[in-house]
Amino acid sequence: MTLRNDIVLTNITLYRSQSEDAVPVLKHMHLRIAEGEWISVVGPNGSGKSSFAQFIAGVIDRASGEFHRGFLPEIIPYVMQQNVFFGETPWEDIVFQLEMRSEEPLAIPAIAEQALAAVGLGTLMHQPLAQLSGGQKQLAAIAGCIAAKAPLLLFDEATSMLDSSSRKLVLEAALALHHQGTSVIWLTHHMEELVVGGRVVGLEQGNVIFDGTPASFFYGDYLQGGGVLGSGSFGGSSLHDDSQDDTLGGGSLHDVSQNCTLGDGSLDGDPQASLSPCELLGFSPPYPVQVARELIRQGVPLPSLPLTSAQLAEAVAGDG
Ligand SMILES: Nc1ncnc2c1ncn2[C@@H]1O[C@H](COP(=O)(O)OP(=O)(O)OP(=O)(O)O)[C@@H](O)[C@H]1O
Repeated sequence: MTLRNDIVLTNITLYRSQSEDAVPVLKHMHLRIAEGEWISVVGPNGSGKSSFAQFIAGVIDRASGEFHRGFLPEIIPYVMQQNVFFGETPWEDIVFQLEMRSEEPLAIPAIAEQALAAVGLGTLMHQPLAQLSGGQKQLAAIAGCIAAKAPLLLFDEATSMLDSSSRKLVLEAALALHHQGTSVIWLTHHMEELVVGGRVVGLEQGNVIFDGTPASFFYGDYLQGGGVLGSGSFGGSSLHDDSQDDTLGGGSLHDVSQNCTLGDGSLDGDPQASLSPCELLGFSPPYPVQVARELIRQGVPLPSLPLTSAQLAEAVAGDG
């Protein structure tokens, strides 16, 4: 199905340099992003995650292929590891941004106040940014995104320099926006963050080598009970989800995790026999996934594929 409002990348090859022998940083990328999705983009260092985000944001555009902007706004709020602020305080920064966007002057104070309160910075809004923690600065940047009322937010390893409690705050603020309908593209190295959204896109050397659910990303061939993961090649072609569009060319493998049933004797229980897409990209699955896989390997039937410790506890208790 082709929806006009979707963002669609068709055969995008992207270069960061103009030189004739430049190597593309994205290669023949096919991707469709529907409004309201949360897409986690993962891959090793240098795989092209930031280049992808910067292409979507319009920061780099030396590309061949077709780019249908769909619901992309003109200015896309972009939260990075270290953000540039234009004000001395969170309040000043947001007010400045709103003024730059020609927001109605009388409406600005209320918009800024609401946005800062939404991320829990209500009491710190007039504190100098220089005195805020890394997590609080990220929250200030997210408040700017809220104030922008943009339909899409880009997070480029926004939590990578934060401790776990600050990471949680930032993730929760982004999730709250997502639950109100905002689309999110979330670039990360943290495997546990992938469970937040419904879709993971895996990049390796500029190629999309995985596009599917977190469960299929972490469990791979363990899903054989319900489907076909592992029946084709991993590198080079794209694993993609049936729920995607009809233009994702080249993919031969389908994400079938939704249909999976475990404990029916049809699983390949040897973890060495087949690495999951997560491991093939060089990452370790989150601990609850590792435990579940070990249980399966030991022949313990699980009614579902847990991604979090709470889900693992449910699965082990038999009600997952
Ligand atoms: N400003 C730049 N100029 C030229 N090449 C660049 C630039 N930034 C990145 N690259 C190259 O583009 C390729 C993709 O890099 P990119 O930063 O998009 O990957 P990444 O997956 O985000 O990496 P990381 O996880 O380390 O941030 C790499 O080969 C990198 O060397």
